[in-house]
Formats: sequence, C-alpha cells, structure tokens
Amino acid sequence: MTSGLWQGAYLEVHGLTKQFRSTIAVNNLSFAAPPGSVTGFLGPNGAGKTTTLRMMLGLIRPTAGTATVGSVPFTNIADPARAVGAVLDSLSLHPKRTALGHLKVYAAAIGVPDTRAREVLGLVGLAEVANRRAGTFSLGMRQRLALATAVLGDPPVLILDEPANGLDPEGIAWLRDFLRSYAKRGGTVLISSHILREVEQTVDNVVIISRGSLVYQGALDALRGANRSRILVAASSPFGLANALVAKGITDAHMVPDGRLAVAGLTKEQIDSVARSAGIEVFGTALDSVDLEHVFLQLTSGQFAAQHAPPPQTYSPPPGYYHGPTDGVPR
Ligand SMILES: Nc1ncnc2c1ncn2[C@@H]1O[C@H](COP(=O)(O)OP(=O)(O)OP(=O)(O)O)[C@@H](O)[C@H]1O
Repeated sequence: MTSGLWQGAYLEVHGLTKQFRSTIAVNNLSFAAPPGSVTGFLGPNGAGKTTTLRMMLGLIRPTAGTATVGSVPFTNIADPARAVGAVLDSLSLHPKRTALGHLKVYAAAIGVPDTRAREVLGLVGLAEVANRRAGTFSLGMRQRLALATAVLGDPPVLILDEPANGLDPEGIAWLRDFLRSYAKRGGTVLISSHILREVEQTVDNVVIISRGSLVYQGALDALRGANRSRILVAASSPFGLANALVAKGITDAHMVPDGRLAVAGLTKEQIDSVARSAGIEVFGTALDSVDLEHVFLQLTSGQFAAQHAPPPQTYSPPPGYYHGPTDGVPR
C-alpha cells in the first residue's frame, strides 16, 4: 500500500503551552522534527514530553500555541490514521484476543484490508505469535504490537512516547533498525525518552526540554561537538596553571576531585606551552571523552518537577524561528 508519494512531513510546534491549574507543564515550546530523520524528544520524568505529544495529537487542548503536521493541525487532517501513527500509552489489549485479531479490529476501523494486519505483524517481528492471545504477551511484545497498530495505515509520520520502555537490548536494537529504515524511506519519526543513552544510536536530531521549556534543539552530532572532550592535566600547581590559562583568556578549566585540572578547547601541546611559560611542570595528561548522558543531565540539571508560575502568557512566535534542526549550542 506504499505509494510513490509516501513522504513524511514537518512536525512543528510553535509556542506550545499547557497549564494545569498552577502547574505549567509545557511553557512556550517551539521545535520542529523534519522528514527523513528520527528526532529524539528528551527530558527527565515530568519535563512535559507526554503533555506535548498529547497536544500535538489533538488529545488535549493547548493553553496557547499550535502544533502542526505539514502545516496542518492534527485535528484537521482528513485521514489521520494514514497520516500519523502514534503510540502514547501502553496499548489497551483485550487479553483473550489474538495479536492478529486485535490488528484486524483496528484495520477494519481505519479501512485497510486484513492482509495488512498480517503484513505489519511481520514488520514488527510478531508473525510467529499471530494467533497467540495478547494476554500472554511480555511488555516488549506488547510494545511491538502497539507499533504494529500504529503503522497499519502506513503513515509517513510516527510519534512514539517512550517506545524503548520495557524492551531488552535486543528489542532496542530491533527498534533502532525499524525506525531508522522508516526515516530512510522519507518518514518523519519523533520518539520521546527520558534516557538519552537509550536513543543515542537511533536519533539524528534531539529536542531537549526541562521543566516544560526548550533547552536544546539540533543535531545530536552538534551537541557532541559543542561539548567536546577535555584534557585532564596533572600539574605541579593546578591553580597556577588555571590562573595562567585565565590570563590567556581560557576560562574553560576547572579542578576535578582528584586534583587534576580539566581543560577544554586546547590541545595537549598548547596546555604544555602555557604551563612552561608560567614555570609549571606538567606531570601527565589524559583525554576525558565526552559522556553525552552527562551533558544531558547538565542541560536538565535539578529538574524533577514542572514549574509553578504566573498565569499563562499569550503566544508570540520567537523571532527568526527556524523550521528544522539547528546547529546551535545549548542555551
Ligand atoms: N492532567 C494533568 N493534570 C495536572 N497536572 C498534570 C496533568 N498531566 C501532566 N501533569 C503535570 O505536568 C507535568 C508534565 O507531565 P508529563 O507527563 O507531560 O511529563 P513527561 O515528561 O512526559 O514525564 P514522564 O516521562 O514521567 O511521563 C508534570 O508535573 C505532571 O505532573
């Protein structure tokens, strides 16, 4: 049922805000997920991911702002099951119904033939358990069945809330291949997670939120690049070396607990040269590679709950809003 026109669309969110009584769950959020790629929507528990996805899918009304699929609000899409596949909550399954039976019910509801139900079971690796009752399924199998349900209409856009939840490493690897090939075909994939490491191998772009607000949007590689590795320096006088570096305008140096000085943005040779001219001996250096999970925690540091704040503001789009991944550094 794939046509030559199968192509994802931009998912765009402009100034999206949701206030529940005194809690601002999502605060003036703007981002875009482009077609032909997988975008990771990341943030700690309670950051506002699910609330955002629910607004994007028209399940709850925003306090302010808009969410569109190819410039059209989701609720205005004529045939949504063929345009957007979504998995938000864990799938409610009739425990006595078989996997195939479940899919046939949904296939009938959206007007696709039963043959498609068998096809998607194959796609998600459940063909062998087609006639098993869903009540006997593990969490990972239920996740696969939920995904099969979402792709029944062969939608070019996928929105998945924590799809890796409950999957073992093999399941995560399978999901990665599935989503990457979806994007390679031209689809738009947006997946949420509260663990960057879980989706690091899957996503091209990341949108990171904390307390309902955007803290980073851009290519994952740019995030890595902006948080480049640092060099750990053991020196006769780490404080003296730090001062010598500051005198040269290099402020990205700080002490680590073991007494070494962590310096970013300079080569080993450049550090040696600054140390020499300050009369400081360098005993040794070691490269400390960037740990993306650490970067993620820093960006979202201390965030465990949505903020309590004044009444909702009226949305006005940020100047120069960019329709695609940015190459910016964390703000
Ligand atoms: N219906 C609601 N009524 C009141 N507060 C809500 C409601 N839904 C969500 N919230 C609050 O909004 C904030 C964001 O919740 P949300 O579920 O969107 O976060 P999340 O990033 O998806 O977190 P998790 O990964 O834990 O699901 C939380 O403080 C939550 O308690």
